[in-house]
Amino acid sequence: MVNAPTVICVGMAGSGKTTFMQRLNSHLHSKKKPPYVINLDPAVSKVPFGCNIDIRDSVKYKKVMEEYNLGPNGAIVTSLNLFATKIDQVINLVEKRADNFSHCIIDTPGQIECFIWSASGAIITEAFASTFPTIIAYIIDTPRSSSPTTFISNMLYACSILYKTKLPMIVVFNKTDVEKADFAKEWMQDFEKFQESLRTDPNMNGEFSNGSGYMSSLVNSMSLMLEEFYSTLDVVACSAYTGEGFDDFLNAIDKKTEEYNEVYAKERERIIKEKQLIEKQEKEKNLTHLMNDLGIKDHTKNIKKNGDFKNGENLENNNVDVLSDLESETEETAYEERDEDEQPEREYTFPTDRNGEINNKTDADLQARYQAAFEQTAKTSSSKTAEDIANYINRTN
Ligand SMILES: Nc1nc2c(ncn2[C@@H]2O[C@H](COP(=O)(O)OP(=O)(O)OP(=O)(O)O)[C@@H](O)[C@H]2O)c(=O)[nH]1
Repeated sequence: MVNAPTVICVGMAGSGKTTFMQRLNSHLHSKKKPPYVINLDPAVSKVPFGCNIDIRDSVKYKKVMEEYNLGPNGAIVTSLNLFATKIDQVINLVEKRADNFSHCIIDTPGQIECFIWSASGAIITEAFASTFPTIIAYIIDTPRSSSPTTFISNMLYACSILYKTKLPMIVVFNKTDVEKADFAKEWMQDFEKFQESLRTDPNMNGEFSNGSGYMSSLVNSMSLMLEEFYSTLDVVACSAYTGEGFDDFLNAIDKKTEEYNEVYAKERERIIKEKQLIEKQEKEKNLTHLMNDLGIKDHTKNIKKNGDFKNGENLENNNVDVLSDLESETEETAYEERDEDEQPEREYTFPTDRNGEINNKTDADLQARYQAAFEQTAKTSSSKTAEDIANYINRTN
């Protein structure tokens, strides 16, 4: 594991990720700790900072749109997919340069879901997390989160990202030059204060104060659930415009890097080992099924060190389980024979309209009615064939 932390900046569109990256880059340069910079937004027209790796050099977003006939978001996901196929090379490149930088910082597409919820986003994040201590910086537009309902939605999104990535997270309240983030910090520390703000929130239309309404109870229970989540977070207030709060952000990175090495790395190792064990057990199970199908009871005895089978041993064993046996066993339990007596009585759509039914009693009447109708038709018909048919029927009767 390389020691330089990787910071992946994510956030809602317009939260200020790119501006934040730009400021972080220049802040680190001013501290003589130049970062390694990666841009993963294929759709951006201009990147206001120098990049070491830029997705736009490998994938042409407009061409992807044209060639695959995609809309803007589909093209972002496809560009990321194409980039993810080369992630090994990217990691090798970054790893080679690891002695020359203190931090690796990554900008992601504005459409957060294109990165966080896509397979390629997960692959890229995983690839970095298995090589570097990786931290998620979730950027929030502070002035736009000053309403309790918007704030809670933003927090819920951050929470889902934390559970999806299972990586340490720093919540960054950006744009503090416009509005201070004290209200948000207070809400995260004091549930009573948050409830108080909900009560007076004009967006709630007094719903909360009279204790009714679906929104108020939803927001209430969500905020209770999020209390646990807040305890795992580091919160930083900063302004990408003025540079305020960036030292705090670097301190938070140091803290989270330690946390990553102590807690997350071990947890990740445990998860990976568990996954490998499950895969191994699955393989073993499939192998046992295969052996059973081949008629080899104890395959472990028949596997040589190089993995081959001893010639035909156990193959004559008559008492063998085959897949078909297994299937018939499961079939027995899966299907229960239907008891005809238990069938519900057939119901008629129109129980009173039973005239169309034929029963023995009316058979003769019906036959007579058919005959009369046919004769009438045959007589009125001018066709010779119809008359012939009528004669034939009369003869046979
Ligand atoms: N006042 C103020 N405005 C900011 C700050 N950071 C970013 N902005 C503005 O917010 C807007 C969006 O900033 P971007 O950096 O493009 O945001 P982004 O999240 O990268 O946007 P997308 O990638 O398009 O989703 C721009 O108009 C920025 O000038 C800040 O700290 N203070």
